[in-house]
Amino acid sequence: MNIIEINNLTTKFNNRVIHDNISFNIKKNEIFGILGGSGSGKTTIVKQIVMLQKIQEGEIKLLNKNLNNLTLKEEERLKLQFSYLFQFGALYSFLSVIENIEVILKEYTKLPKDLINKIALTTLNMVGLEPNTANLYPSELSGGMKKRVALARAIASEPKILFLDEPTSGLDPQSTIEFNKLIKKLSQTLNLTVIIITHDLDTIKSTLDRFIILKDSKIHFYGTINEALNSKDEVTKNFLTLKDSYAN
Ligand SMILES: Nc1ncnc2c1ncn2[C@@H]1O[C@H](COP(=O)(O)OP(=O)(O)OP(=O)(O)O)[C@@H](O)[C@H]1O
Repeated sequence: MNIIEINNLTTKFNNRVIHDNISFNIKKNEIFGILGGSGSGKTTIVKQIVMLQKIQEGEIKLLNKNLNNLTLKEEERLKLQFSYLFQFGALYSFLSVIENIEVILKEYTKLPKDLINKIALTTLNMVGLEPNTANLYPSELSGGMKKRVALARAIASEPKILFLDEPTSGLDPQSTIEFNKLIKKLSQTLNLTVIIITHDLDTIKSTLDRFIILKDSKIHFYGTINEALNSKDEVTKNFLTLKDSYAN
């Protein structure tokens, strides 16, 4: 079942074509990658799916709802179904770890305080952090721990879909591998559909079920890692080599 359908999407900024009539689908429960060189329009697509950026031409269906003609009520309801973690998605430096996770639940639910605290602690555990990290402040955390807290905050509200923009940027190779394993585990245990913008080779090879590569405003590749590995196309192959995963 498709959870997201992109049909004939065209996006232009100042007469520059960013997406030229592109179409692809994302299935329920898959981990789907959006790849492409810098400026190829990856973030713009995600912003259009999460309704932060207007769709100019074409259509996007999210959970079977056409985003072009939503009522306000439908839009509000849809927005509760997903979370996103944008690049450099910062934690509130003046809030502790647990308060950072609780903040969304306090804003969007009417749950009692102690239940919110319980959910936040459970989520902290799900992302592999010890209970004693709950009262630390972001400045006391490593880069990998900060990413885990941000992830905990994103999943605490039990979304159906999670969007991650370069989630492993800035992490060392070992932390990257661990973070990718965590995403895979969470997607399975929580029945999450995950959409990841990435250049990271470990993510591409070990985590994604399928991905697209955007190039020259079009979808240059659309498929699985095995299909990409067997491809004879140079651009696709370049994305899978260490030296040039940022290929344009
Ligand atoms: N609101 C906007 N107005 C004008 N131009 C924009 C706007 N948003 C994005 N762009 C331009 O569209 C192009 C695609 O941007 P986008 O952020 O989607 O690329 P990206 O593939 O995510 O790049 P990166 O990997 O560098 O983050 C860029 O040239 C950017 O400058």
